Amino acid sequence: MQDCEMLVIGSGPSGRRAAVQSAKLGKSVLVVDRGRRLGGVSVHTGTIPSKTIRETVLNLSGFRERGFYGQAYRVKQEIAMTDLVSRLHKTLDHEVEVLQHQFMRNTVRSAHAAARFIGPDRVRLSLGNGDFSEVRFANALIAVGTRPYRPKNIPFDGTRVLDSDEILDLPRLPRTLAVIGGGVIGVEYATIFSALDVPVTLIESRPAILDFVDREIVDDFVHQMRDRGMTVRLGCGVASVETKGDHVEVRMADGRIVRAEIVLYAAGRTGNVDDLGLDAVGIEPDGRGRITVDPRTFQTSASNIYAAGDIIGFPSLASTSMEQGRVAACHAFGMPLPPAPATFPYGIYAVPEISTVGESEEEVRASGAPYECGIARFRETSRGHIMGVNSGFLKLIFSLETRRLLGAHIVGEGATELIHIGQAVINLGGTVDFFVENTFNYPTLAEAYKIAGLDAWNRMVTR
Ligand SMILES: Cc1cc2nc3c(=O)[nH]c(=O)nc-3n(C[C@H](O)[C@H](O)[C@H](O)COP(=O)(O)OP(=O)(O)OC[C@H]3O[C@@H](n4cnc5c(N)ncnc54)[C@H](O)[C@@H]3O)c2cc1C
Ligand SMILES: NC(=O)c1ccc[n+]([C@@H]2O[C@H](COP(=O)([O-])OP(=O)(O)OC[C@H]3O[C@@H](n4cnc5c(N)ncnc54)[C@H](O)[C@@H]3O)[C@@H](O)[C@H]2O)c1
Repeated sequence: MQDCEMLVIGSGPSGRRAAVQSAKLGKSVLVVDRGRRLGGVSVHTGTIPSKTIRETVLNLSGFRERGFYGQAYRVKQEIAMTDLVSRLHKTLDHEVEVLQHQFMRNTVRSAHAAARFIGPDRVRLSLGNGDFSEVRFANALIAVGTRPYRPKNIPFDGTRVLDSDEILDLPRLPRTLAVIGGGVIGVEYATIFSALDVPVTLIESRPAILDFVDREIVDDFVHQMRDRGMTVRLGCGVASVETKGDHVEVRMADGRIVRAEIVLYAAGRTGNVDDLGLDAVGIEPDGRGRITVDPRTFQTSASNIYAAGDIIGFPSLASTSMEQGRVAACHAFGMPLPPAPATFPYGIYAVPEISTVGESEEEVRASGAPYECGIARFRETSRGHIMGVNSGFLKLIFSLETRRLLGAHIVGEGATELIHIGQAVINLGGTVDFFVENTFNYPTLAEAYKIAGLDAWNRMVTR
């Protein structure tokens, strides 16, 4: 039997950060993961693969340059799935190597095994080679993540009807693609394939997509998708999905039919709790396999067992998962941290990117507090001209009472990087005056903050 002060189940972003943090505090750490390689969903099927494919698509298609050279412009004329996958494998190998090295130099032990609780301080490991062993732990972190939700009525077959794990194994680019689910995963893959000129239909049962994002941003995004030929079907659920010879037929609840060579079903995820033995430690997951924790400490109902990452539900991001793992480890070893800032950025790596931090205009309006907005369009910045960017904008929302920045929302090139300026100003309590008084590098897309700040300020001073 092995002993450890911190047992981490799952090597995704939350597990990895918790493991390294515990080791930095001088504790003995064991990470177990049942996956073939370390890294979790984030490295192998989620964040890194989708972002690598996106980057490759944008580079090889010349998509970013089409503003200058026209819609027919291509860097590589014939783009095949192998072009996307070869870069993907290199990136993943590098990610895994960096992670292994990080564990090695911090003396974090790892094991290829599936863990199952058998008591309040004990797990049973089913090792990759068919053997079993037991581990006694002082503290444990459940960082087991989620898998694609696969409802019974969808005929997943791994070739024509796929989930978001399987889409990475496509042997060739689809001739046509239907994506069911207008959440972040659906929107990212739909727009990535559309950037390759694959005809794409995006189907979302709710009347709008991405309902946590400022409406003005989403409206512009939907307009951009439709403008480049994507079909976006909102407000109608799927009645059935049926494979018919060389295509799949998606029958909508209103009787309309969408035909496509490949269907990607991306409508939610479910927690990996089935074989975890949670009953042995008195933890009860909800219907979607999520575990409830104390949001400050990440303790479950068993005080020495923590949970972090996607298994605890919203916001289910690699970025937030990492922080949760670190905070949990600090708490476990008596190093409590101040509460995390209320706002964190959300990056949606669609084509174009969306990123958002703080309150949306809808939220500010609902609060009843007076506010003013400032807008800057990227095509009105010199950097935008130079880059040939002809779409995208930044929207800032300020309180009229305190002048403070309440929200920053971006659709367009560089959104996921640019958002951090807004995040810093919001979390440091900055006001519109920061943007008005400070000089920004020129020409940059970041200059949009200056322009949007001035736009709001002009209206604020004349009130
Ligand atoms: C397609 C896609 C794109 C995404 N893009 C982004 C993005 O751009 N930015 C972002 O911030 N987030 C993104 N996410 C979300 C991000 O990937 C997750 O939030 C993150 O991976 C969650 O991390 P985690 O710590 O919960 O562990 P996960 O990454 O979910 O890993 C969990 C690990 O636990 C292991 N495990 C499960 N059960 C057991 C067991 N019983 N014993 C041992 N091991 C077990 C699994 O094998 C797995 O390796 C994306 C997700 C998807 C699916
Ligand atoms: N860039 C990022 O940060 C990023 C990228 C991808 C995924 N993620 C994370 O992964 C998680 C899961 O993403 P997701 O997109 O699978 O789930 P989701 O729950 O966010 O979205 C699923 C969408 O599918 C719709 N839907 C459900 N059933 C449907 C049906 N039968 N027909 C049509 N539409 C239907 C829902 O209304 C919803 O809009 C997210 O919570 C997100 O945090 C993050």
